[in-house]
Amino acid sequence: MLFGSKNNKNIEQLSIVECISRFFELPIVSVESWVEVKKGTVKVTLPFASKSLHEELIKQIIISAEDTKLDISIDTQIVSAPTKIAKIPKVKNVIAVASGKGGVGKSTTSVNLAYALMAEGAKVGILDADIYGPSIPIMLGNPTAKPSSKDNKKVEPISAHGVVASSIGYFVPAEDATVWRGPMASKALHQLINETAWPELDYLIVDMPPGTGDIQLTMAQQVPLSGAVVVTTPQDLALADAIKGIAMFNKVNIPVLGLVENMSYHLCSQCGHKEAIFSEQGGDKLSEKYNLPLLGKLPLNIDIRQHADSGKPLQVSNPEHALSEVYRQLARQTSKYCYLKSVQIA
Ligand SMILES: Nc1ncnc2c1ncn2[C@@H]1O[C@H](COP(=O)(O)OP(=O)(O)OP(=O)(O)O)[C@@H](O)[C@H]1O
Repeated sequence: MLFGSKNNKNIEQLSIVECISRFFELPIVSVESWVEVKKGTVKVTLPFASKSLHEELIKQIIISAEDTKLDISIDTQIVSAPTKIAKIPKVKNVIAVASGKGGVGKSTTSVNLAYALMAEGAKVGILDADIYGPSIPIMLGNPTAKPSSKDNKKVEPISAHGVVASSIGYFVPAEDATVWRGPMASKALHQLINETAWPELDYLIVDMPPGTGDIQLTMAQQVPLSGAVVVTTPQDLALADAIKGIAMFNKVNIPVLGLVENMSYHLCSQCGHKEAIFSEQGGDKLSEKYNLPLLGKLPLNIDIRQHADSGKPLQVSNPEHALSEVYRQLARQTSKYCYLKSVQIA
């Protein structure tokens, strides 16, 4: 393939842009600025996390450019989405993981999403905003960890398997926080956000308290959110609460990036029989009705529960597990829609 003339270069550039546009199912205009072609080298800078797809993307670019000698590099520069309130220093994006109803798997989704984003090349932290029922320390396997401070002003977040986290659970016994009234919970959240020495992060995943009442609304307004992911199970009761969750974020103008249907079905580990314990298609219907992407569907699976409860989430303990790939897909989708919302083309 010749790069001598301007025309050839343009044709080459166009075919690469078209290839990336097809690959990520995005319009050509949004992809153009990511590609730089120069004398046989192609530099692609992606604005969202998708590390596990880079190898395949390189293959596709070579095929579409019909040039096996191209020197292709793919880099990731996560874009920081605009927010209504002042950003947390060094933190590009804050994503809330919320649910209208308790017990649908919001915390499990939060931690696996965090590790899956890390596996896709992002720097990630977790903020446990579930002041009344913090479960993140248990899920990260460090419930007895005690935070320390280097400068006596800010507290260092706790590290666990490559992500950093902060939770009220590291500061006070769980039973103490459960009796706090709204203002106290708000103050605690304010301190967790602003008095933690967060390192450079692409994403801070916030495990929100379940529900859609005043407390949750205040909290949603307290955090500089780039977007929210709403977790639901497929049955009508949970869906009705998920709708309230969507309405809550709409009310405070925080973009809902999409939905996660958790416990979609149960796959029997003995006989492989698939059973829709919590009904079927609820997430799909909700996604269609509210024009929101269904970012991922996770089955009710014993490995997810055992690993979350034992402090080493599936994504960390067994990245080769088929469901770890489902979480990585969820992470790629979440990152992509966070970017799309930030440039207002979704
Ligand atoms: N897909 C799944 N398969 C199997 N077990 C799951 C799944 N998702 C969550 N669980 C289990 O369900 C229980 C509740 O999950 P989790 O704590 O994540 O829910 P939650 O919505 O955050 O709850 P809360 O409302 O108390 O904050 C946990 O024991 C967890 O391990």
